[in-house]
Amino acid sequence: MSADSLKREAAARALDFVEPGMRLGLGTGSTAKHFVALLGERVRAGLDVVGVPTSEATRADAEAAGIRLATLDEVPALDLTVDGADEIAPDLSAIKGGGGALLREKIVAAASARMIVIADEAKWVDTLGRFPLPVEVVPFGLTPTLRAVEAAAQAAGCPGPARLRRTAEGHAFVTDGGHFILDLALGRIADPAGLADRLAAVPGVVEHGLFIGLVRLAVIAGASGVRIETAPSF
Ligand SMILES: O=C(CO)[C@H](O)[C@H](O)COP(=O)(O)O
Repeated sequence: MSADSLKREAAARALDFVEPGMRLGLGTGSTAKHFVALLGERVRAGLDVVGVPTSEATRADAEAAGIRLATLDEVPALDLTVDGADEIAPDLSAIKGGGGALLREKIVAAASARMIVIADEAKWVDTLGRFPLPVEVVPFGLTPTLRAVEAAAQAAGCPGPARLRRTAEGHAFVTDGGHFILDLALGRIADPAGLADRLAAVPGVVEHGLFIGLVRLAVIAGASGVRIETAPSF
């Protein structure tokens, strides 16, 4: 089965957690895109939910699917967010931001009572870090911020180079919030919480892609089927 089929299976299973009247955070990326499309089918069949998108791309998809949308200012507390991930570990800590939407994704997740991650089996890892960690930074002072981000990783025991994310045309990738992204190649993050604290303390860092203590349940689709991984208190 292709990775894309697995992503769709995970997205379909996550629909079981959606109830009428829910206020939903809608994630970003190819797996979340399947969820939005499948949710749209339910909405067109009569399901009443309201969604808060985590990116302009998801906003467009959700609008096209007929899902009623709101902003976090209109609906500040959400019941559930369903989103993809780049990596997820057994304690349900995760790396996100491969699609560049980590800032809005984290704000929406933090405003949600529960967050579900949907992913294909390849995203399930013993230890986070093989996927380069996205760090969203303001364009002003990029070079000292990049150096400080590398120093923070070194101090956290996982040194690695930070690279400015670029588009296929070679321009700096710009997020929906007008920021840049540094991708931090670490290999193995032994202490994600320690690294998160150090990155958050760097002036110029807007947000990082470590999601710690936010994910309550993961739907993982693999060749042998779909399984549910839970964190305590889901
Ligand atoms: O964090 C994200 C976007 O910022 C995505 O959820 C993550 O990159 C996974 O994407 P995909 O579902 O396409 O594999």
